[in-house]
Amino acid sequence: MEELQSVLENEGLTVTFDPMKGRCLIANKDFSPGEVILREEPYVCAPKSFASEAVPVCQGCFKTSNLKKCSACQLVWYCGRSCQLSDWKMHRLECRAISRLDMNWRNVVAPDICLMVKLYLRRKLQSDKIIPTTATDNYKLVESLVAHMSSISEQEKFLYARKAEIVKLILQWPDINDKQTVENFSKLSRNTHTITGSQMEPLGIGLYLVISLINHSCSPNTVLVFEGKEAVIRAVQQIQKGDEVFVSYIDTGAATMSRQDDLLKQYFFTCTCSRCLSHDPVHDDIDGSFKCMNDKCSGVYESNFGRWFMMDYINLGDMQKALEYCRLTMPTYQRVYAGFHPLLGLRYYTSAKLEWVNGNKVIAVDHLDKAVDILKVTHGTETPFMKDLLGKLEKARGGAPFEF
Ligand SMILES: C[S@@+](CC[C@H](N)C(=O)[O-])C[C@H]1O[C@@H](n2cnc3c(N)ncnc32)[C@H](O)[C@@H]1O
Repeated sequence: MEELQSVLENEGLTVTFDPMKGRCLIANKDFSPGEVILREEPYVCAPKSFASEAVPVCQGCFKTSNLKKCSACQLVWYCGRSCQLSDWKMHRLECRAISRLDMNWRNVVAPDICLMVKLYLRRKLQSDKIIPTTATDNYKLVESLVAHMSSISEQEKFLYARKAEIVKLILQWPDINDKQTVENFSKLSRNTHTITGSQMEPLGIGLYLVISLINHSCSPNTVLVFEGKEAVIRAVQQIQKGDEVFVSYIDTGAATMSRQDDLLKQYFFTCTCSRCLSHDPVHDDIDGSFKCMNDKCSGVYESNFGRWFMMDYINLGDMQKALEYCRLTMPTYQRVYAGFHPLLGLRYYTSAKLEWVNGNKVIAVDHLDKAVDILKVTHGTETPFMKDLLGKLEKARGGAPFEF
């Protein structure tokens, strides 16, 4: 812990302890919106799913195009030799373990099981000194993660016990302690993050040992985005020296009761952030605010249950109808994702594209401008996605012909 403290202090951060929240990450200096607070590679990570219909992801860099399968296990993908080589020490063991499974079984290994297998493989590789350990990259930090064993239900323990059997079957290490694996599954559930692409599409899951120190707020002062599988925490509000660093574990657009419910069920705490305490009804309820404005209609414009009419119409190629739905949902996005929120920035970007293809060039440029203003803070300016976006804005402003 002392070693970790001294590494973090160099980054302008410190770890403290709060009786209610446990460990907390505190800023030791001021951070402005858009400034990177932390960058971290995962201790272990796994693509979203190995199922054959899932979009394949490079296990080295999380790219999704021009991939080739590992010819031995037929399950893991790489974009090229350099990613394959960088993952080789881990994949050599993983490949051998997975290849023992029948092909039908291999395709259904869930990401959290895959993560657990890798957790044990990495522990072994580090204890055998095949992979080096550092203050921020060692199994001792996994041991200190919260598991909430006394709070989880018998049903959840039973589920983890079944998963522990599968881990044992894959690794075939007789000395694996089932009780510890059950506890580790609970740790994964409280501490892993969904790895997303530049447009916030889920690509996989990862365990980030320093980022796991960050507590939750429904009105967070930072945002978590990913560059490949590297996690980046950026300030989205002015953070003063001494302030706690917060990130959101859940969709901040959800209603207070639904947010509190989700946090209690998965993370075992009642949130006391300013939004939860004020229970601000104006800010509340993304679902309710997507209801059709016609009192006699029970329809919604967009719902959390996969009915995104705007996306449906984009996929059907009906851009006029897609724009109609985009315009209907925009006020809700502006309200529930106010400030520097990636989802608002991305919605402005989609709106700009739809306005552009429908011939409304002035609104399109204005919305592209708004998208860039937000995404520059949440995503920085150096990723290929942001460079492309900035290039488009420059061309659109100059009236040059370009494709969205
Ligand atoms: C990812 S960990 C965060 C770091 C944690 N405090 C620790 O000591 O390792 C998530 C856990 O931290 C605690 N936590 C996070 N945010 C909190 C908050 N706003 N209020 C109370 N507890 C919180 C909960 O116990 C939660 O399950």
